[in-house]
Amino acid sequence: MARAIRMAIRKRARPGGYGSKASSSTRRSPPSRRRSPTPAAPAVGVSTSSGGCGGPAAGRRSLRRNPFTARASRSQGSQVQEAASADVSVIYERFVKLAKPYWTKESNENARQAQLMLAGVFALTLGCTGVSVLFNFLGRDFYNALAEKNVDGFWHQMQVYLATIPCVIPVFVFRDYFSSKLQLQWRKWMTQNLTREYFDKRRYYKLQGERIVDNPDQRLSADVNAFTDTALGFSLTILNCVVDLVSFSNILYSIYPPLFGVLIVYAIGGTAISLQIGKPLVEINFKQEKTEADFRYSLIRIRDNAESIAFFRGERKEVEMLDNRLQVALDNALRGIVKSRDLSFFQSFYKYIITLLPAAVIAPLFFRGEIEFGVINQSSSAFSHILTDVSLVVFQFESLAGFSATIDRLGQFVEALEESEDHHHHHQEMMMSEESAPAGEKTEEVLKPKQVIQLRQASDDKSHTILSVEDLSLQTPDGESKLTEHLNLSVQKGDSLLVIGRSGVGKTSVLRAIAGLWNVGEGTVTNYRSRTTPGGGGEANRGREDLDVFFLPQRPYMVLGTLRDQLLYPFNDSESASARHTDEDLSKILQDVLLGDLLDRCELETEPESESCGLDADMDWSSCLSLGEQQRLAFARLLVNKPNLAILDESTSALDVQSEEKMYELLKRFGISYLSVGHRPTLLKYHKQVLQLKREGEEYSAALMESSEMDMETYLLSS
Ligand SMILES: Nc1ncnc2c1ncn2[C@@H]1O[C@H](COP(=O)(O)OP(=O)(O)OP(=O)(O)O)[C@@H](O)[C@H]1O
Repeated sequence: MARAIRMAIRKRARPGGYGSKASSSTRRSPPSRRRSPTPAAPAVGVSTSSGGCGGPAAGRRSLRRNPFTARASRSQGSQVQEAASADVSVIYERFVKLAKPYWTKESNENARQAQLMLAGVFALTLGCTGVSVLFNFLGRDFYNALAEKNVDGFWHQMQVYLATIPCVIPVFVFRDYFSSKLQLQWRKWMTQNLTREYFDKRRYYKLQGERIVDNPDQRLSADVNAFTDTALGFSLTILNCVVDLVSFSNILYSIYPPLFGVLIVYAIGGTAISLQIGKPLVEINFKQEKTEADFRYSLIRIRDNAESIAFFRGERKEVEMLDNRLQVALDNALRGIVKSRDLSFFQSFYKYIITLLPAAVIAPLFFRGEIEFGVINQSSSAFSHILTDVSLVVFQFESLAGFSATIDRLGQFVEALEESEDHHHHHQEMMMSEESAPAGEKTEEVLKPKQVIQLRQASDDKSHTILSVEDLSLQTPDGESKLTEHLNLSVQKGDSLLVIGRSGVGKTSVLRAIAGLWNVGEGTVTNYRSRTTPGGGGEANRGREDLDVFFLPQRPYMVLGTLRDQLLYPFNDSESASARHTDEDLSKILQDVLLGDLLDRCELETEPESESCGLDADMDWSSCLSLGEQQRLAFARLLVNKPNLAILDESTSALDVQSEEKMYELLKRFGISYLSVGHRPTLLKYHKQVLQLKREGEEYSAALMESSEMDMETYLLSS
């Protein structure tokens, strides 16, 4: 064999690693956007019932709500810093960055429609304020008639009031209906866009590996939902506040100007004090999110590892660990409740202490006969509206603190995606596109060629090479450890290469570098694309380019879905995939991998009562198949995809010797070249060549030999 696999041994200084960023986590309380659709009833004297934007009623809701019990976050929590960013300019920048794309045509083709809907919601919000003003005047006339003992006037006002209600209710209801609908559309758009970004260029793997942000799943689900809901809610609240303020300031100012001035000074002072008292809530919200995430994640891990825990009889330890995590979450929640209590004290004093002021100031004017009785109620109501408008921060402090944390979390996520894009320029992005590059081998410069492994794709060369690895010096992603030095290898059509070496020597890591998952180091990996795409050609094969090489990882991955989905993955959603593979083909492959009996399995569906069987059976395959069966199913998937080269990472470790032999026979029958990683001596006979990776201290080496020359016994004893 002329193909040489060489590995020079050379010592190198350890390079600096990529720093990993920790991020913050939080939870928020939604704003009190939705107000009661019922117009405020006329109230005597010191009424506080008709709040402005959010209203004292909304303030009450904020006070009542316990932000520390409502939402737990899904998935792993971990790299979470203990404090939130409270820098207003950073929060504002992040807010604009997150909110703007949906409303601009450049990024959203339906932006016009969204803008129109928003305009409609704004108009309805203005309508709601109009209704409040109308009821303010109705209330005045009603009480005037009552005070004057004007029976006819009283009944007339009653009729007007009753007649008005059905006319105004639709305004409130449709405002809420359309704003909810708009929020849903915004959420859908934003989630889908972020999800695509997240999956694009394998960013999900990078973010997970480098732990740049915690809980991306939670950010994509709960945080986007909270962001769109709160952003829309607050913008309506602010609009409402401004209009409300203008309308009611006029009323109050015309009745008694000094009262208006006192109110403004009072609100400014109140805002400053509540900021001071409530400030720690921002950080507590962050921490709460993380601790809830940790607790929830431990529960998910127990579900995923139920069998192992049961075998270990690890229940006590698990309960203890859950108790600990719960305790951390509850301790923090308690801190939040204490802070909320302090804030509530202040908010309540703030709200109630001033409610008597308009009556106290206006009543003497009434006693002197300068104003009518109804004006007392009118001024109290106007006063209450304005108080709520100018006290937005006081009454909504908890919501605002939560919202700023949401903005931080999503902003960090988007920034992490962008950062991952930059890293990507150092590797995968630098893979050249076959369309744009000249014929034959194509390449592209990387930004820092000395630190990054180049991935290239090239057209099939005459020597039928499928994969070549040149001068590969690989490091772990953190740059802390070296794994290979100047490794060279190539795989050609019909080859079968077994990579062996002690546990932890870096076998799987070499496969990661070949797949482009790890790119820290030097060297070049070239994948030679065959001219005839495997499994047929034409439109149906678009998007299959990457599958010239197919990886079977150490742990089989069972997707959620039917048996057919397992086999067609990763093209299970594509119609063309189903068109290429008939049910007969798939059943035949299942029988080949000794899984024909799976076709007899049925899943009982409760609604409607029916059964789905065979390829349509939808089960939790990872828990209802043995590990060996899952490995065979992974082989079936490989045969369905029929790549040029299969890279198998201990993919038969759970199989009996006969089944293992059958799997390798099938690879040969399907004409698939393969590179395996494994420890089992039985693997030797299925491979023509063996590559042994070694590390002794800082010395790295690799030895290539024909499998017939390999002394497995000596190897096993030495390792
Ligand atoms: N994400 C990571 N970051 C840093 N180091 C890692 C990471 N993943 C693995 N390593 C380290 O890289 C080294 C090589 O790991 P690798 O999985 O390639 O070993 P292996 O030879 O395949 O081992 P085994 O035969 O036990 O599967 C190990 O020392 C491991 O601890």
